[in-house]
Amino acid sequence: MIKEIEAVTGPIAQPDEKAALQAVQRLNSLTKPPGSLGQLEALAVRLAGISGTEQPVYAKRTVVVMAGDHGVCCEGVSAFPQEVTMQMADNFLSGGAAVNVLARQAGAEVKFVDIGMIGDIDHPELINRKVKRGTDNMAAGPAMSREEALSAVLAGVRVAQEAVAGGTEILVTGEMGIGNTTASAAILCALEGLSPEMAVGRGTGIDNERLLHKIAVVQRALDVNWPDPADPLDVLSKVGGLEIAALTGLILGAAASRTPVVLDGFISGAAALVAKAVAPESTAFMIASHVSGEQGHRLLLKRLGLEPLLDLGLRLGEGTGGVLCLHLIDSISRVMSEMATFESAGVSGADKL
Ligand SMILES: Cc1cc2ncn([C@H]3O[C@H](COP(=O)(O)O)[C@@H](O)[C@H]3O)c2cc1C
Ligand SMILES: O=C(O)c1cccnc1
Repeated sequence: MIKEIEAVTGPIAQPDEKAALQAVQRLNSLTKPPGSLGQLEALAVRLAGISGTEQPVYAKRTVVVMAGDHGVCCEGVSAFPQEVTMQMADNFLSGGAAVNVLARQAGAEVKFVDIGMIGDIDHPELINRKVKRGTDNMAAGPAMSREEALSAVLAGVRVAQEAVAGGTEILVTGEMGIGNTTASAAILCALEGLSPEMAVGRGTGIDNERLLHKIAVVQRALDVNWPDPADPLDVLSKVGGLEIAALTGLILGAAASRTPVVLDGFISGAAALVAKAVAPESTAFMIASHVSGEQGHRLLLKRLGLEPLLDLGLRLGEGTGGVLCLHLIDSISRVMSEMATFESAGVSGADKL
């Protein structure tokens, strides 16, 4: 493994079992039948283990939107033209994208990072970490070089470290990049040995004819590049994307600093799959916010070993599902700190048989 990545993954520790156990005990002491808050209880236990405290509260939350362009767009794999990535960048920076609205409601800050857009945007809040002006067409050759993929991963790690140093207590993954469901599907095929038919979905809403074409394009990308499933950086560079690589770094950086990282949809999931291939222990720090409407996402989450909290048929990306999930995290935090216990409320416990 590359030494710069090893330096990041080396410190990734196991969750704190003692804090997790304390959370279980607290949940069982609250005035409700044991386990009756379902997946929210499992969430509370996982968060306690990640943060190393029985009742973590996440005051400062940040959604990071990594933006990059995709050379494979020239194959006609999206319902929208490539220039939408740049146009949406303006929209994110002026607060008008869906994730801006949902983040305001959830009290989260949006950080927008140019990791690989074709053009340049001049805005004081844009974080410029451009590695390359869009990937090359993966159906004709590698999307980028190994060095570029590594640079994008390390840029993502740095964004996570800077956010944590700035007080962020929980991170949400977001992305913007027309064509990135194609790259994500190719990563899923390359790492998990799935057929493109199983991994490719409709992205922004392509019709049946274009879907068949997109499947063929992913197959061609795999045939042309032969990405090595045992080498995650090879997969990222040949059939990945700059924003996907940066999200892989963000996730690894979060795990290394014991910061929970809330995964959004299919593209974030592909980045997480690469993070898992690099450092399997990093999955302990990931929260799967939702299962998206994109074909292949449910399967992807199974491969990550994560249970999604929401199933709303979202298929937008940007970090929208991740930010929505912050409300659930707040809910279980309040349950942990505000609910009465059987003892404090004088409520009888379960009958002993
Ligand atoms: C206006 C608009 C806003 C978006 N926000 C996120 N995406 C989402 O759609 C893109 C992936 O779909 P595909 O692979 O089919 O291009 C990504 O940019 C993703 O973030 C958007 C797409 C559009 C058109
Ligand atoms: O699952 C997602 O995140 C997704 C699906 C379709 C388009 N953009 C994003």
